[in-house]
Amino acid sequence: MTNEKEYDYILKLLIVGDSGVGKSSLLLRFADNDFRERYISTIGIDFKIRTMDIDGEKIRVQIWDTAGQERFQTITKTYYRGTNGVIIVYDVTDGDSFVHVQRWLAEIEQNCETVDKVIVGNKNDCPERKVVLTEDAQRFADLMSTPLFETSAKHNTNVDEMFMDIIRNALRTKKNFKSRMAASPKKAVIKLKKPRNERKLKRKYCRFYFSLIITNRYFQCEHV
Ligand SMILES: Nc1nc2c(ncn2[C@@H]2O[C@H](COP(=O)(O)OP(=O)(O)OP(=O)(O)O)[C@@H](O)[C@H]2O)c(=O)[nH]1
Repeated sequence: MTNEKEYDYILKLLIVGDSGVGKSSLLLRFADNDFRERYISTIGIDFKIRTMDIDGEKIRVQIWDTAGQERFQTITKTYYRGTNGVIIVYDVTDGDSFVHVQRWLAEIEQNCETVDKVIVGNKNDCPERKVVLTEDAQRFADLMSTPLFETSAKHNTNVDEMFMDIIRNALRTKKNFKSRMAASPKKAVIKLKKPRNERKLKRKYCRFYFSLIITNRYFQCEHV
């Protein structure tokens, strides 16, 4: 038995995105620094835990890897509860998976109140197959006020940077919430939710803008 505290904060992250975009591969790279060429589709949900030191504090991070396949959607939806951060992954070589980011964002909005997010364009290691342009993805991410990272789980590019960014942001949000709660519990609860109209308007505007850039480019390049 030890008196040493196991951790100062615990964070829960969720990885979502279409099937095959590389969610499990990103987690495997971050947690075990490994990569597998063979594709074994996730059944339901899987998770890994990493404990790390951030600015002298011990942070335990649970990272939940969801199955991208449609048939598991009802199960994976239940895992949004208590989530501090969501990683939304698309494949830069697959236009449809980028188009679907909008759908994942809507699902997050339906299931989470305050949550940090990051949009991730994975498989950024074969320029000749890349169809989702960085400029378009960046424009969309800016519009959604969400950071964007282009990664390669295969080549281990930007993977640690992406995970550390969402972990630091989620940690900051958790600490802010905790201190607001300590100062004024009622106020902190009220501040949780943005006014519905503002959320709706932003969503509407983003959908319109997104469909303009996407339908013009990605649906065409996917289906012509
Ligand atoms: N070139 C390349 N291939 C990758 C990369 N990441 C994953 N892959 C490959 O893409 C395939 C699917 O990867 P997974 O990590 O299983 O995808 P997933 O999103 O977890 O899939 P589901 O479990 O079905 O939701 C595998 O064959 C991987 O080897 C990457 O960064 N670059």
